[in-house]
Amino acid sequence: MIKIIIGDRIVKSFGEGDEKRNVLDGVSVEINEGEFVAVMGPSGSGKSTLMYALSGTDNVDGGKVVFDNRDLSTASENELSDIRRTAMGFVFQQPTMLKNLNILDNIILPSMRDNRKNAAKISEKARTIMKRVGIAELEKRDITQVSGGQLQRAGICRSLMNNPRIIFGDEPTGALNSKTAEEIMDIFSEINADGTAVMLVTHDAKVAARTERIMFMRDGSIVSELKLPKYDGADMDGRVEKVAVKMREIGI
Ligand SMILES: Nc1ncnc2c1ncn2[C@@H]1O[C@H](COP(=O)(O)OP(=O)(O)OP(=O)(O)O)[C@@H](O)[C@H]1O
Repeated sequence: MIKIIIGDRIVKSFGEGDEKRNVLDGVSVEINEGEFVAVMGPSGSGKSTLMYALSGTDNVDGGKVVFDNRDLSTASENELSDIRRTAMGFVFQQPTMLKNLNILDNIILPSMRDNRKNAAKISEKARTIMKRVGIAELEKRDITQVSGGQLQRAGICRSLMNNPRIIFGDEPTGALNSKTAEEIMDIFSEINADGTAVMLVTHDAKVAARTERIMFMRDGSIVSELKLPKYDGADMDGRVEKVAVKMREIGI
């Protein structure tokens, strides 16, 4: 199995002097190409910090992160931003979009920064992705004229523009009702089925139960892991129950 990310004894601390605290306390984690994983844990356990360390968004204070055979711990700021732009996609709880641009323009904006000459091609690609994600008809809408779920779909479209090897989602369904969250998870499942690795940070057992490996964090360490078969639409209740049992076991 090809490992797309290797995090080796990652240490990340915040604070100074007596206040200094390891938020990641020597975390080792590997993510395989095309894998679908989730990170769960109590609030403040270090889930988002781990995601930002693994994606090279934040530097680490100890250990190292290797992405696609490149040691991110020794990469320059420019190299890191190149890697994030070309090989990674990011989806957040609330997509950050510009109010003065319509949905299509928001989706293509990051790609246009690199490649203004290919505007027509980029728009065409965005339209194909929007169709796939179910928001083809919304391209001219203002970002205030769409629902939360539609806006999140647009955020996912934006994250797919550069054919990323992995998508990182930090509570991507956290602001959505359960039906819309399910629809968004359908989209992540489809993206993953096409071969893109997906790593989600979530508090929601139903979201985690869609993935094939769940890492449970506590106090800056991964304390447990649950493996599930790839989701094929069957036995969602059984999967959620397995996640819930683990959550109770570690006291989330
Ligand atoms: N930039 C920062 N400066 C200082 N402390 C920070 C910073 N970022 C995170 N922390 C602290 O690190 C700890 C872990 O934060 P992190 O956001 O990774 O937790 P989390 O598990 O994702 O929590 P939540 O589920 O609430 O989002 C928290 O105690 C947080 O206050």
